[in-house]
Amino acid sequence: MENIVKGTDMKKIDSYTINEIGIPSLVLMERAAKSVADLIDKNERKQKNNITIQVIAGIGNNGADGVAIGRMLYLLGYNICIFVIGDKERATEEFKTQLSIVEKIGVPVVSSVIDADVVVDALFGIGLSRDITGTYEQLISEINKMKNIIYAVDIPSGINGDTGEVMGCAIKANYTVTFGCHKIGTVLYPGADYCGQVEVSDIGYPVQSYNEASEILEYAGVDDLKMIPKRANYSNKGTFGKILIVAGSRDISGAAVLCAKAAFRAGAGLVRIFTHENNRDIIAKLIPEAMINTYNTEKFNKKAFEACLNWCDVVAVGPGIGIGTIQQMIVEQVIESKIPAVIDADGINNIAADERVKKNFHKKLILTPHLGEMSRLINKPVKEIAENLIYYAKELNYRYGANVVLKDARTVIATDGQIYINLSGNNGMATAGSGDALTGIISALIGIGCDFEKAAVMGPYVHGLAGDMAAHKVSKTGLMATDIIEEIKSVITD
Ligand SMILES: NC(=O)C1=CN([C@@H]2O[C@H](COP(=O)(O)OP(=O)(O)OC[C@H]3O[C@@H](n4cnc5c(N)ncnc54)[C@H](OP(=O)(O)O)[C@@H]3O)[C@@H](O)[C@H]2O)[C@@H](O)CC1
Ligand SMILES: Nc1ncnc2c1ncn2[C@@H]1O[C@H](COP(=O)(O)OP(=O)(O)O)[C@@H](O)[C@H]1O
Ligand SMILES: [K+]
Repeated sequence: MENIVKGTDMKKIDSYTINEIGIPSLVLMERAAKSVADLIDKNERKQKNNITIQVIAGIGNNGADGVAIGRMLYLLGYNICIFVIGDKERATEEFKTQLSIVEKIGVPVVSSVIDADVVVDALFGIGLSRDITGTYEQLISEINKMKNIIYAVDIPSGINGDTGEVMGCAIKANYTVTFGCHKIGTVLYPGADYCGQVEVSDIGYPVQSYNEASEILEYAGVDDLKMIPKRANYSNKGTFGKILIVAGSRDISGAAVLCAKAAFRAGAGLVRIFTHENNRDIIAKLIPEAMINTYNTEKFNKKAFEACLNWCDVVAVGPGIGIGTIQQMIVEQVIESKIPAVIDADGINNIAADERVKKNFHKKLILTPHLGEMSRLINKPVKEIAENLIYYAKELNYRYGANVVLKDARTVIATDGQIYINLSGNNGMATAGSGDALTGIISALIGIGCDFEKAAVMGPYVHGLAGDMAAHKVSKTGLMATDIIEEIKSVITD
């Protein structure tokens, strides 16, 4: 797992590294600048002699980075100039040092913005402290209108490093090189959208420095796929989990099929679908690998359902089950059984307003609400939740003890007080049935022996990677839940 911190916490990490550890500020800055200059050089080298580059520098240390990047590119032979905006008298010591160096070297420092082919955005970094107005706002609007390639230094100017919100206006970058680790502002929307492609550059912050952060969030990367257990040779289908999927309702069968298929593709050994009796034939046709048990809305056989619960290792309950007293009873029974469970969609809706049931939530539950379901669950408006994903995921996890996978364009996971943000996936995944696939994946991961809390983190990661692979093949626009499911096998390999 890799770190994500608030921009303001990164400033504390910076200052601890400089003042307590003793790595000089200019040393960190040199490494920071070098990583940006290296990326620009890698991308632009071929047209080196035909392009102009302008660094737009503020007078803080983000601007100081920019001036250093300008110097490095100048020394590499690029046609570059630096535009400084702000009162140089009020500049940081590092800025003054960097400016004096470029003046001695003879790097052009100009007094206006030019229509350069490449712009280095070093106006504001994590020191942005208020909304952008006046001449800065005009400058950003002017730069955004140009058809150039923009490289943002640390974070696009105007994005709040603590939240990802736009502080009045912001630079729309093509690339962002962020230092040390991701900031919340570079991963959450809308900030993430302003970053373009993000590269995290290790500029040498020692691990101790991260203790200065008020909170460290994490995200999964390719290396973390190792957390998914490999299949043992000495095994049988029971070894890889018995998954009970409670899904579908009268004549609604798709959700159950998608969820079950995703579970199989993610490695589940045995899948039993518990659904409405009308769905039996169609589900048997669409997924013959699954066992099927059915219920009848007129007289629900609680004992038969109990037998299914006794059979399984993991339950996934909710996709397409609809709303009703029987469904509510089912969800309650799952919760009371204390069997590890994933509760999704109508599984959540059926009990969302019932405090008595929610009090029974426990640590072996993973709730996977999208914003609408979360809104019903915690009785807050969707907009309020969308703007405070981390806060509400954490709050729900803290209040009831259940693990939370709060699904959105960036899914936020809260398990045992730790927050994770999923960075895989794409907008093509905003398509019917995509969430059903996720539920299947998470339950299969639990079934095959992945650590329970980690399944809540790795599920969305695997789902997103499969979605990315599928989008590569069929495009984001054309992506269907089935395409995501088909790619799970390329993510979880032997
Ligand atoms: N050694 C180091 O420390 C390292 C630091 N690093 C780099 O430093 C960056 C952080 O530098 P920083 O702390 O100096 O803050 P920065 O982002 O330049 O902004 C502060 C300036 O902006 C101004 N300002 C703020 N908001 C404003 C607004 N709305 N409208 C107008 N002005 C506004 C503010 O003015 P003031 O509030 O004082 O009036 C001040 O002048 C970080 O992102 C990374 O790039 C790396 O090189 C690694 C090593
Ligand atoms: N813009 C997006 N970028 C990345 N992932 C997305 C985006 N929109 C939706 N998703 C993902 O797709 C899934 C949609 O789930 P859900 O809303 O429950 O769909 P459904 O109910 O149709 O199955 C979630 O995992 C969500 O994180
Ligand atoms: K910047």
